[in-house]
Amino acid sequence: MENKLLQNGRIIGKDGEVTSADIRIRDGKVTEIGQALGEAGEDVVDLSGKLVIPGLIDLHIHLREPGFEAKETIATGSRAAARGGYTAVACMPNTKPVTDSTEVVRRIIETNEREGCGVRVLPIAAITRGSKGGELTDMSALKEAGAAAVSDDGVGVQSPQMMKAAMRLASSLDLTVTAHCEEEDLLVPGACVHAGTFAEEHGLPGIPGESEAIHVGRDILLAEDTGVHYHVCHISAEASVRLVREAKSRGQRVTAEVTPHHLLLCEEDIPGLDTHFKMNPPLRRKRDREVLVEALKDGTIDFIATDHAPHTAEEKAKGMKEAPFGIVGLETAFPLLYTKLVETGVLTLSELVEKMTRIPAECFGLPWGVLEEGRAADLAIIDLETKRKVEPAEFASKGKNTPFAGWELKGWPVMTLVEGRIIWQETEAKA
Ligand SMILES: NC(=O)N[C@@H](CC(=O)O)C(=O)O
Ligand SMILES: [Zn+2]
Ligand SMILES: [Zn+2]
Repeated sequence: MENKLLQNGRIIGKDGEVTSADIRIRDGKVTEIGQALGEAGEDVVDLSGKLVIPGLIDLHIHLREPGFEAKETIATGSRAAARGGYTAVACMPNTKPVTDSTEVVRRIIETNEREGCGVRVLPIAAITRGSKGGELTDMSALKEAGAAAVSDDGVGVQSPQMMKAAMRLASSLDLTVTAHCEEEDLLVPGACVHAGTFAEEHGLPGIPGESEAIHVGRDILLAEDTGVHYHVCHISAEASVRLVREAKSRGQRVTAEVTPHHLLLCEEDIPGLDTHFKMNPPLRRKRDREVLVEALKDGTIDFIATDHAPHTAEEKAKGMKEAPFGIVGLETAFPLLYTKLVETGVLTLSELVEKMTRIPAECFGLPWGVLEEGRAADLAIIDLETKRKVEPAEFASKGKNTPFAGWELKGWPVMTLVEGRIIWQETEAKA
């Protein structure tokens, strides 16, 4: 097991102030945090003033394995996660086959143990068989095999009857239902962007905000007397936020996540017919974006998840209507949010870090996400000074599909540790 002494780091204190500190790691755990700690036979790592935070936690990503290895594999996706400062990720079940059996859950865990770079990978299992909405999965067996939650992400569960049954079952097993909210009856064929100004200008069929909000509202009602922990995936519409806020004010066990792209972009930012701006849910109105930022700040939206959704360049070249939905996110999330929300004074550094570490961990009952004595030494080391451009060609992910190429950002991760072991480290010479 790992023994290390991390020297000259900077940590965020309980009051949010950044102070210098050394961190001692014994047997993969943080055992001491303090000033000028003496070395006692450990490997000494000089952090030369870099920020040390708990490893980031992303509870909504797509690793594509099994079945879509041209888009991403557990090896490349976990490497992308480590490069982004993530130490734990939860992967959605829209693989081939769908993660609706214990075999696939086990296979993901075993593949990660064998081929992953050391990031913790938590499989999310399907709610319904094949995510087809017709028949519930064996959630009890799936949980036993290691599923961290259930979701039919990629599609919404269309039948309220099915969703209610899923919630009852998930509740009895203490499994979180993490829902892709989309009412298909409100969709038109070929809908590819928000039903708003961009769609109108370009004569494209649009996806209305209500197709999301109607599921959020429906599910909140359905969840009410089941006691289930109901979680809203990639929340994007003002009305959805309003519904979550109302449910929380009544004390219902509802949580929500938001992506970096929905916090930073809206339909007005789509430069033209560029499929790197096509994702589900779509970039919505400026007003929606502003509401999401506010709701994240005030806690209505609990945490940030990237919805990392890699696709091949060939698939993304098919044009707005035909190309698949989705953009990558793991390798840009922290620098994007640090530069655009913390440096601009919208969130404090401490708020941003909590919404990417402690809060997601607590929402899903995971033991990570806090830097304190006694916890696993899952850490991200961040350089808050160096400015660098987003270079998709340098991504560890197979997916280069980002709308943020060329953005000049600060807050880049330089080292990631899981249980005290360095699983990734920036090696390039610094400019
Ligand atoms: N978000 C996306 O645009 N795409 C996701 C599916 C999903 O998260 O619903 C994908 O699997 O590609
Ligand atoms: Zn989804
Ligand atoms: Zn997703």
